[in-house]
Amino acid sequence: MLRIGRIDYANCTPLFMQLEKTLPGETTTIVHGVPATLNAKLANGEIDICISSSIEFSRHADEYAILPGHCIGSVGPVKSVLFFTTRPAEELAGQRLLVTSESATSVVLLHILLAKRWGLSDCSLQTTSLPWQEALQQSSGLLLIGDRALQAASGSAGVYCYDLGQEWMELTGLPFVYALWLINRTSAAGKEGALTQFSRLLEQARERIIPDAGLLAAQAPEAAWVGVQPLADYWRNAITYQLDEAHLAGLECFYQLAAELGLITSRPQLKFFPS
Ligand SMILES: C=C(O[C@@H]1C=C(C(=O)O)C=C[C@H]1O)C(=O)O
Repeated sequence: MLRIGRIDYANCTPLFMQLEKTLPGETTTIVHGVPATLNAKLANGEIDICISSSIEFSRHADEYAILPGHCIGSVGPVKSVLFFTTRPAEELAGQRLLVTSESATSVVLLHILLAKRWGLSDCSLQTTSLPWQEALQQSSGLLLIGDRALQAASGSAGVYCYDLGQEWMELTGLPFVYALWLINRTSAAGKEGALTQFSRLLEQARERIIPDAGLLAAQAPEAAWVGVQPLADYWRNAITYQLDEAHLAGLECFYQLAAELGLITSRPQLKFFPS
């Protein structure tokens, strides 16, 4: 049985709407969750492959392999990784800021942007699960990702909202990679055939996202609260699904800056399935 982790965010929906139809039900099982819980399940071998926070590869580089060609990324604005603040970011010196407990990568990205883009090295970050309105009464900054970010964006008049994909692009000129398909090489040992088949089906699903975005959005559960057209636009114009050379350069730069700031022990060497 190949155990596959699925992040329950709108950015993964167009892939899984298709995979649910094509994956062989008798030999695959899908495990749902938010990034932080799925990251932990991949690390302890409860699942074999997962669309996981990109920073996780650097924390388990000896145990994981990356499925080549796929990611959740953005070239500029991503729309669903948002830093809400009650004052301009440059004025947050010394503040205790709140971050969603669902994320791993975007918290590291926020650390980098605080230091390198806004010149702030003395902020502290603390996780929260509070609704965003309450969180912003307790702190002058809150990081949200995924569906909670999309939902807060539509009701957040009166606060500053920084799109971290856009801020990263302005800092580095590169795309950003939030998530990678990571394989736990120990738990997936002996499942290479199933992984190769999964990789083919994932590629087919990815290739249909842009041409079929409107059709997929009309059937997606998230259309009820995002709207069909905005959901199709999000998949077509904000999220990027292909790990190409420019995205790999963005990923390497992310690991480099994270290592320089001591947020990870060292910049990992990328290792890809099936080697
Ligand atoms: C683009 C997004 O990136 C997500 C951010 C993640 C993280 O911060 O660890 C993990 C998976 C991605 O799906 C999003 O939240 O919509």
